[in-house]
Formats: sequence, C-alpha cells, structure tokens
Amino acid sequence: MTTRAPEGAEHDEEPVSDVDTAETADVDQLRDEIDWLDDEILRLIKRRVDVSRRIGAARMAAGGTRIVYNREMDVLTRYGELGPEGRQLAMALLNLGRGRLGR
Ligand SMILES: O=C(O)C(=O)C[C@]1(C(=O)O)C=C[C@@H](O)C=C1
Repeated sequence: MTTRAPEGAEHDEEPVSDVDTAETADVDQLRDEIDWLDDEILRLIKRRVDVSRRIGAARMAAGGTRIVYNREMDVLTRYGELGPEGRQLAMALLNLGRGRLGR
C-alpha cells in the first residue's frame, strides 16, 4: 500500500510511503553493519594495544627504548592515507599502546 506524506510533513517523521519504508529499512541495515564494524574495529584495536605493549615490554626488558620513532613514523604515514584525521587516529593508537608507560 502506498500512502502520501501529508503536505509539509518532515522527512524524519514516521515513514508514510513505500519509498520511506524502504529507505528506513536500508538505514536500519546499514546501521547494523556499522555496529558490526565498530565491534570489529574495537576488537582489533584491543588486539593492537596488547601486541604493542608486549613488544614494548620485551624491548624494555632487553634494555631497549620504550619508543621507536621510525616505527611510529611508519604508522603515522600509513594512517596518513586518511588525511589529518588518519594521523590523529594513528597517534591515538600509538598512545593506547604506550599505556601508563607513555604518560
Ligand atoms: O613496532 C614496535 O617496535 C612497537 O613497539 C610498536 C609500536 C606501535 O604501537 O606501533 C609502539 C611503540 C613504538 O614507539 C613503535 C611502534
């Protein structure tokens, strides 16, 4: 069944036509995908933090430095593909890996 939106109806109101219903279904599906992606991203970030901390602990136990600047530059360059926000993201990841040691 197709109904028409009343004159002056706002777009963010309840769906009133088949088209609106289809768009809402699309958005719901896309949001499900975003939720799934965010879960995966979080899982991978936690894994990265763990691996980064293990490398740092092993290096320091061997008398090495906590930070390796050329490796950090590689990470920053890689995420720089996403522009300035990518570099911010890389810095956040590096800081998470440093944990308390880096504060
Ligand atoms: O690659 C390393 O040697 C690491 O210690 C990992 C890592 C990282 O999180 O990417 C963490 C700290 C270093 O300063 C550089 C890179």
